[in-house]
Amino acid sequence: MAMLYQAVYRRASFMWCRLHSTYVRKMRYLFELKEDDGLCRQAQNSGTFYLFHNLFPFLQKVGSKHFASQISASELKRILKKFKQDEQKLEDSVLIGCSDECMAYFALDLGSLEKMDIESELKGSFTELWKAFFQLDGKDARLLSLAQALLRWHDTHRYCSKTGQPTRKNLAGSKRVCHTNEIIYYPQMSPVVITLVSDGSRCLLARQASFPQGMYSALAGFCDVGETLEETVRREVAEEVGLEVKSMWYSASQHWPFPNSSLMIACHAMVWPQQNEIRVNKLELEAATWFSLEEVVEALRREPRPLRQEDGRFSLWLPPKWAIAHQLIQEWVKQQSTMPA
Ligand SMILES: NC(=O)c1ccc[n+]([C@@H]2O[C@H](COP(=O)([O-])OP(=O)(O)OC[C@H]3O[C@@H](n4cnc5c(N)ncnc54)[C@H](O)[C@@H]3O)[C@@H](O)[C@H]2O)c1
Ligand SMILES: [Mg+2]
Repeated sequence: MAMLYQAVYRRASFMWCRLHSTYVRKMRYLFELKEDDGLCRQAQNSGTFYLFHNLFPFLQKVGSKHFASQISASELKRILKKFKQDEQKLEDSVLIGCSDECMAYFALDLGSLEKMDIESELKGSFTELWKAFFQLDGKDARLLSLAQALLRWHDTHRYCSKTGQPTRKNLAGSKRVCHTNEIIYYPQMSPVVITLVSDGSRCLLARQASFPQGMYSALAGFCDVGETLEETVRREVAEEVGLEVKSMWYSASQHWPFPNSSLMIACHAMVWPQQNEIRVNKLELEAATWFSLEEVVEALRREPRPLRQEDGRFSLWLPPKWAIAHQLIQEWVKQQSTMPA
């Protein structure tokens, strides 16, 4: 029966391949994997895995470049066997995407094994995501950020907050269920607005004390319960730098894994040029300053890392290319150069 089902499924998938765009086919396939544990189990046995150890992703290095390694299901089974683990451990993994050919990608945390044993077996290292983030390309960074967020959520939602009973994840990891009362829990992320404020000729960048030396970014803040995005933008700008927003518009969004899972919603905002005196909220920020177009253009040309000048101060540098703050800054630069003089 199972073989007949597989044959029918393969035939149906083949028809899908012929009839639909790659994107639609991938989204439909991922949807089915989330809904159907049997299908997801098959996908786990032929998919590839991104490994983690207590939420640190496994990376390999070629020259000075880091990349996220994909391990095949058969290689993973070999490793599990070598370290005396049950093959069933594959089912602890979470689905994080698929290739254009519908080969599923999973993430699995091997925190119960000895870290150094796996590192020497696979010739790489488990690295703190925050440190790895600046060295990875955009695609790897996106996948690892989603994977870490999902693994963290499962690790911290093992019990039902109403009954105290254990919850069980579906195979894909898109939800957990408390079987005592059938409450379903879905992975969560917090909405955050990130706003690049301009007074017409300059843009406002700020830094928290925890940022690396010299790095400035746009203003960011979590949405409060009950707020619209527009209200969060206005409140955060008022709270953090003491300015009143005149107008704002949405740009784009991005998933962000730090400190937990956030949906970064990026906006531009204008303040009145006559009322642009910054009053920094020192409980939130170390500094906030207006920067000219020239200063920002020069900083965009620099490598995203601390650079000490001769006078001992650090040069301005900006978040890396694939961070949404970088995109907002690039957009602002473009707007400035297309504005009438
Ligand atoms: N992707 C990017 O380009 C980029 C750039 C800058 C900041 N960020 C991210 O934006 C996020 C928010 O920025 P912020 O720290 O200035 O926010 P913030 O200004 O709202 O200040 C953080 C404080 O908000 C409170 N808070 C309210 N709801 C919270 C929640 N759901 N989770 C955690 N804290 C909550 C806490 O007291 C916390 O200390 C951070 O996670 C930061 O990493 C991303
Ligand atoms: Mg903030």
